Amino acid sequence: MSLLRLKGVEKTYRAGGWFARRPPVAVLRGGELHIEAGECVALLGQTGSGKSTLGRILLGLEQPDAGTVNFDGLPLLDEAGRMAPAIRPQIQAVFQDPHGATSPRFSAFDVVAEPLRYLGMSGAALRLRVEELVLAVGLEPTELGRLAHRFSGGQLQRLCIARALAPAPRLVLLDEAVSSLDLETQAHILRLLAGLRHTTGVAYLFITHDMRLLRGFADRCYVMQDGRPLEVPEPFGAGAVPPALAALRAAILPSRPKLRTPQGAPQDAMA
Ligand SMILES: Nc1ncnc2c1ncn2[C@@H]1O[C@H](COP(=O)(O)OP(=O)(O)OP(=O)(O)O)[C@@H](O)[C@H]1O
Repeated sequence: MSLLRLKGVEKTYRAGGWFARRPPVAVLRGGELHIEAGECVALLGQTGSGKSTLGRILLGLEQPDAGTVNFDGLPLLDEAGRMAPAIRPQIQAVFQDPHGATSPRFSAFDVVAEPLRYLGMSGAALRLRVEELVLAVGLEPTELGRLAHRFSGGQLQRLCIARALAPAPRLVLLDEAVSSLDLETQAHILRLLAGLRHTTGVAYLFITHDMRLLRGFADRCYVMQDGRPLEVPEPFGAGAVPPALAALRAAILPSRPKLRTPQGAPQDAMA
C-alpha cells in the first residue's frame, strides 16, 4: 500500500465566483501520482502548471473537485473536506520563503516548538525535543533565544525544516524549498534533507521547476503535463520526454555558455 496515492484529481478555479466574466481555469485534470514510504518523489513543472495546487490539496488546504487522495490507504479528507486529526501531523511542509513562513515575533525556539505545543508538549520535554531537532538540522541550541528573522535565509530554512520534522511526519512537502537560496546553500540544504530522510525514514514530495536539483536527490520524477502528473522514468535520458519536461531541460543553463562567432558558428565562451 502506498503512503500517498492521488487518482484522477481535478481542480478548477473560478476567478471572481460563479458569475464572473473570466472563464474558469482547469488547473488539475486527472492523472495519477503515488509516493511510497521513505521515498523522495520530484514533481516538476513550468510556472502555473498546478504543482502548488496539488501540494495544497495534499495539505488539506484545498479541496479537489473530483478524484481520490488516499494516505496510508485511507481517504485524506472526510466528506466535509476536513483532514482527519490523526493524519494532520503526519504531513508537513517546507515552503520557498522562510521569512514569509515564520512570524517576525518568534524566537528560533518558538518556530520549532510551534507544532509541538499544538500537540500538547510543554516544559522540559518540549525543550529537549526542540534542542534535538535544531541539532539535527545543523544549528546550535545556544541560538534558540535569537529572533528567527535575524538568521540568514539558509539558517531560517533549517529552522523551518526542524519545525516540519517536529511532529515526526511520514511525508514532507518541499514546495520550491531551496529555490530562493544561493547555489552553495541549496547544496547544503539538499544534503541535509537527504541525510534526514535516511535517519528518520520520512518521504518527500519535492516540488520544483529547476531540474538541476533532482540529480542524486529524487528517486522518481513526475512532470505536470496538461494538468496531469506524468511519471518520467528517465528525466535526463536520451529518449523522448513529455514537452513540459523538454521545456524545463532546455531552460537549464549550460555550465560553459556558447558565443556566436561572426560567421554564426557557436564557439566555447571560455576557450
Ligand atoms: N486560489 C486561486 N484562485 C484562482 N486561481 C488560482 C488560485 N491558485 C492558483 N491559481 C491559478 O492556478 C494556476 C496554477 O497555479 P499553481 O500555483 O498551482 O502553479 P505552480 O505550478 O505551482 O506555479 P509556480 O511554479 O509559479 O508556483 C495558475 O494559473 C494560478 O494563477
